[in-house]
Amino acid sequence: MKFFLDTADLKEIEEAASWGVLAGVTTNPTLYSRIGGKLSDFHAHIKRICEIVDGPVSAESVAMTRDEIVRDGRELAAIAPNVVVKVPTMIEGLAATKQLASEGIPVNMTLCFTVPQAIMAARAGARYISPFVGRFDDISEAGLDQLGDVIEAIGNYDFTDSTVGGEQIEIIAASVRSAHHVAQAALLGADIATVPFATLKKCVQHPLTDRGLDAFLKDWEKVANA
Ligand SMILES: O=P(O)(O)OC[C@H]1O[C@](O)(CO)[C@@H](O)[C@@H]1O
Repeated sequence: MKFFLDTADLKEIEEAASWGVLAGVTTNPTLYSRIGGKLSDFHAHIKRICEIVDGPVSAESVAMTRDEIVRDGRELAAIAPNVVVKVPTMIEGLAATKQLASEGIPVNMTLCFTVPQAIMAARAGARYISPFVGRFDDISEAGLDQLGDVIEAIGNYDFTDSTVGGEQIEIIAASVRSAHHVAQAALLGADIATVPFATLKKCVQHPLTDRGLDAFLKDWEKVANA
């Protein structure tokens, strides 16, 4: 499983990229607004992220009709070769995805919650599909079970004929809120987990690692003073 960072914060992206584990970034309108982003700077900001990250960078269209989404998608894709256009899973989004995919523009279908939505996204030509985990948990449904169902269903078919350039569709576990979500996403076989910075940090931490490190350092002091 690959790690994407789920943020629009350049400092977080630079820091995570320096760890050597970052394979891509996903942004969304909420994440951009959280860093105080302005509409007029949006394209420049995505360009900056694309320069930092050696991998796909998802930038979301907020348009609601197929024509507008396609227009947005073309503009976003022109920012950098590693831009992936994020499109909501809805009828207009499917139609736009079909068009963008036919032009060789990779699409990440977002706000995907169910198996039928995921299969339709794949049929329309999505290169990435983002089933949400945490938002199911928020409404007391098992987000990880839903993720598992999507992975299993997509795995039942060969969608390479419908994605950009005949590439393999990748499932991005999205709306990930904890290291437990990350672990389970990997066990379920998600291709990618897109993870907020704080959660990514938690993924490398464990109290037994800290305790073991303390003990090693104390014992090494004894060696140094012997
Ligand atoms: O439910 P949350 O934590 O807001 O996460 C929303 C998810 O939607 C996405 O836009 C899907 O890619 C991600 O940025 C994020 O993982």
